[in-house]
Amino acid sequence: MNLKQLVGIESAKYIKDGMTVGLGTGSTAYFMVEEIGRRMKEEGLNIVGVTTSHATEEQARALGIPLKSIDEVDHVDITIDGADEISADYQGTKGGGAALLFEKIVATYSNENIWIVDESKMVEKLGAFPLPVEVIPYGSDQLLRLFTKKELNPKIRTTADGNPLLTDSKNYIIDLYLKEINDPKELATWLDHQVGVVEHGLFLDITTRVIIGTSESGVKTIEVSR
Ligand SMILES: O=C[C@H](O)[C@H](O)[C@H](O)COP(=O)(O)O
Repeated sequence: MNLKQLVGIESAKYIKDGMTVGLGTGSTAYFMVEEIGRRMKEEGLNIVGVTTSHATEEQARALGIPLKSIDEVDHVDITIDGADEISADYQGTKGGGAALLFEKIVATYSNENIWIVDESKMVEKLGAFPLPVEVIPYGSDQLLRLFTKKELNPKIRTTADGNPLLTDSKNYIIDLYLKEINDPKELATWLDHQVGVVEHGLFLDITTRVIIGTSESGVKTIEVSR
């Protein structure tokens, strides 16, 4: 079993009957969603899912997981999602798969946020992985210029045919190639205030539990007090 599968299956153990569960996006969250499907079928687990992307919605529907939109639920009991990087103080970056906007909305309304990663995602400081910023297409060249002026090394994310990639909300992604983020809170606040920025991939003070797959000792679970 690979490490992503290992943590995906482990994380599903926190899901109890009757819960509303935020279903993350990506190659790690994929295994958690599959495990929920298996538990529903084999153990009669009964939950409602709130998806964080069209891709996860498609997977969940195929497995027969009952779904509600984020606006139809009062709150989400637990959200399980992957991450691109997690720092030593358990701040994270997400959006490598361009799903950051819905992921952050669902995470915001969740009582618990579990992140599932293989050990390669654990870093001292954030920033080696490009930081995604979701922007509306109108005025996006101006934002690119602004980010360049601020020495944030921006690059618009494109598809294989060279066109800008469109998110589920039909926005663009600008990736910032920063190498190291010294003050994630300062950068997050600055990005939050730029016109045309819809959301960014800095997920700060959000996770409550991190489940790490390690090749040496299997699963390692860390409770994060907030
Ligand atoms: O936009 C994508 C999400 O934030 C993913 O959860 C993140 O990129 C991690 O994905 P993966 O588990 O495939 O590395």
